[in-house]
Amino acid sequence: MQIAKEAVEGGIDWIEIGTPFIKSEGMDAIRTLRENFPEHTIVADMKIADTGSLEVEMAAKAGADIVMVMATADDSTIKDALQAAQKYGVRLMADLISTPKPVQRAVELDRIGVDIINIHMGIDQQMTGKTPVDLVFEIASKIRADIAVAGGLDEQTAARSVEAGADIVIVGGNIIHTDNVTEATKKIRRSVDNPQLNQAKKLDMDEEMRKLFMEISTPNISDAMHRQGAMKNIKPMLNDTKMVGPAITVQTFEGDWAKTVEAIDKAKEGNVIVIYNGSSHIAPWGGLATLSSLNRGIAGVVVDGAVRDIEEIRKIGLPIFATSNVPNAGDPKGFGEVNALINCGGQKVKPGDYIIGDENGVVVVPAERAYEIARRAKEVQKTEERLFDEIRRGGTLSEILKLKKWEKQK
Ligand SMILES: O=C(CO)[C@H](O)[C@H](O)COP(=O)(O)O
Repeated sequence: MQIAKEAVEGGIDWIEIGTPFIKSEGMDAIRTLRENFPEHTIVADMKIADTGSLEVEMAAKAGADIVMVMATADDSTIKDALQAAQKYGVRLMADLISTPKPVQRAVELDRIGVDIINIHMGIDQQMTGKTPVDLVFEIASKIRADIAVAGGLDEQTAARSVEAGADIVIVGGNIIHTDNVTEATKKIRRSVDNPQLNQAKKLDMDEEMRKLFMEISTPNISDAMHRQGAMKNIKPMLNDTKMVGPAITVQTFEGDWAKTVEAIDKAKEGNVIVIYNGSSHIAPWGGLATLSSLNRGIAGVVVDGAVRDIEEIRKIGLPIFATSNVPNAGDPKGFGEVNALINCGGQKVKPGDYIIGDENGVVVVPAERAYEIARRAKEVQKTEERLFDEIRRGGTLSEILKLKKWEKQK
């Protein structure tokens, strides 16, 4: 309710009640919003898959103006839902989420008479880099129904959607998961009203992932990975430190620093050198290797083992993480391997896995899931920003989370 109020202040036209909210609170979610916002158009994202008529009737009677049906529902469900919508004076919106042939299905639904077609990439799909915007242009030229677009829209993608032909822009996370909902809404509003002013360069997936990893914390990432990925007993050697990059790995042994130093020359700019050494008494890494790494453009170093020359490491300022610090170094003997699969801080690390370190410690994100985890961790961060804001306003954490209500029931 509070978020809706702030979004209205920011200039939204319609209020969409999301599916998880409806599943949590039932039709009361719609009733309450209707009571509190009598003048606003209310969209009930029912994601109807069956019993079209019954579910449209429920939502319409609770106060919805627009009811969402799944585009993948059988035509019989769509037609029945449409009849109920006409009977109760509401509009039917069909959601193209996960539709195998979205353009063809949009045309069919338009012919059946659906009022609004929602070109939508779901939240889980967005995490893998899918966006609805490219489809808007293709579908807009083929149908008469109004076109809505949804799926991770921000100022830029909202503007691009309008320019491509969208009539309705649905924005969730980039409004509701912010610490200033009114301000976030105003920005989206401005961009929807003046789409030509929002032509920022679109980042490619690698650039976007790196930017996200720089913005989020290792706790955000650990949450997004369901508590997997954190290295054990690995601590930062610097305060206020941040490291992001793909791994180059080193397997080495107690008292031998040859391979760790060879890895500096093999690493590419932006790599994080991840070393398994296994000794907390003899350091395979120190100040000279740190300066050499800085000169090569290496993003940071993680050692499952000890490091030395802490004052020099601090002066050089390259992010270094290790289990301990000791004065002893070993010798260059030459055992071990560069770019083997290693175990570091209890985590498997292969070359190319993403390594993120900050004052909390280090997490490893498998290369094949790195983009998705960066996106999911950003969502965790946004949700936390909102929670921080609510605590600042005086709520307690357990009240805000409704902890008792959501504890596991026996
Ligand atoms: O229907 C939804 C999820 O299934 C969301 O309401 C929709 O995707 C908009 O939210 P976001 O902008 O966060 O994607």
